[in-house]
Amino acid sequence: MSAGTILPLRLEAVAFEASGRTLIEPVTLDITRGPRSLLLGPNGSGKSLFLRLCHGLIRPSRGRVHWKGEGANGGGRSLLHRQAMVFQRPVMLRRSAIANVEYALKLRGLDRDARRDRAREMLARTGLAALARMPARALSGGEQQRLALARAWAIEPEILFLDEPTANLDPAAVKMVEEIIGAIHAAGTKIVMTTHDLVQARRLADEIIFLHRGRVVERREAASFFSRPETEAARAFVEGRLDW
Ligand SMILES: Nc1ncnc2c1ncn2[C@@H]1O[C@H](COP(=O)(O)OP(=O)(O)OP(=O)(O)O)[C@@H](O)[C@H]1O
Repeated sequence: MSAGTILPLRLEAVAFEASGRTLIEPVTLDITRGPRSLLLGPNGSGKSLFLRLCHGLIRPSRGRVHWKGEGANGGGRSLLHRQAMVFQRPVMLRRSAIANVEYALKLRGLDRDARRDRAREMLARTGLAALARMPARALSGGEQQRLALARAWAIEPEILFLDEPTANLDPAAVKMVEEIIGAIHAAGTKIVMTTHDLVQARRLADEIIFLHRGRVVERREAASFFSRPETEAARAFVEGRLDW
C-alpha cells in the first residue's frame, strides 16, 4: 500500500529462551521476496516460535530481527501494516464475516465505501460471498480459516506468515486453503508458512527451512531438500523415521 519494500527480513544471531531453556538456537538468515518458504520440522521443533519471532509477536532473547528500511525507531506502525499473520485457530470478532474483513481495513485507514467494496471482493476471491452476513464465529473451521486469509489478504501484505493454517481441517478444506495461499502468493505476497506435514510441504514449498530441536539445520531449495537432504535429522524426517 505504501512505497518501498520491507524485505528482506534479516535475523541476526536471533535466539529465544524461556523457562531457563534455549528454545531457538542462535540463527542468522534472510527471508527474501519471492519463493514460498516452508518452515518444516517435527512437533515441538520450534516452528511457531520462529514464526512469531519473525512477525514480532515475541522478542528475541538475543540477537535482532530487522526489516529493510526500518529506521532507528524500529519502523513503527508502517511496518506492522505491511505484514500479516494467520494462526492455526483463527480469531474472529463477534460480527459478520464481511464486518471482520471491513474492520481490518478500517484499522488501515480505508474509508467506508472502499472498505465495503474491498471486503466484498476478498470474500468473492475466497469463495465466501454467500456467507458474508453470517456471524463469523458460526462458520465452519475451514470457512473461518478462509475468512482469516481473506482478512489478511485484504490489506495486501508484502509478507504473510501462516502458522499451520490447515491443521484440523478436512481434505476438501485443506485444498481450498492451499489454493487461496497459492493465489495470495501469485498476487505478489511473500509466503512464510509452518507445517509438520511432509506431503503438504512437497505441494507448497519453493524452499524449505528445516528445524530440529530449536535449530535451523537446513535451508534449501525444496526439490533438492526432498531428494538429497544433507543432515541425518532431515534425512530421517523425510524418510519418516525421525526420532525426536
Ligand atoms: N513460552 C514458552 N515457555 C516455555 N517453553 C515454550 C514456550 N513456548 C514454546 N515452548 C516450547 O518450545 C518448543 C517449541 O515450540 P513450538 O510451538 O515453536 O514448536 P512447533 O515446531 O511449532 O511445534 P508444533 O508442530 O507441535 O506446533 C516446544 O517444546 C514448546 O513446548
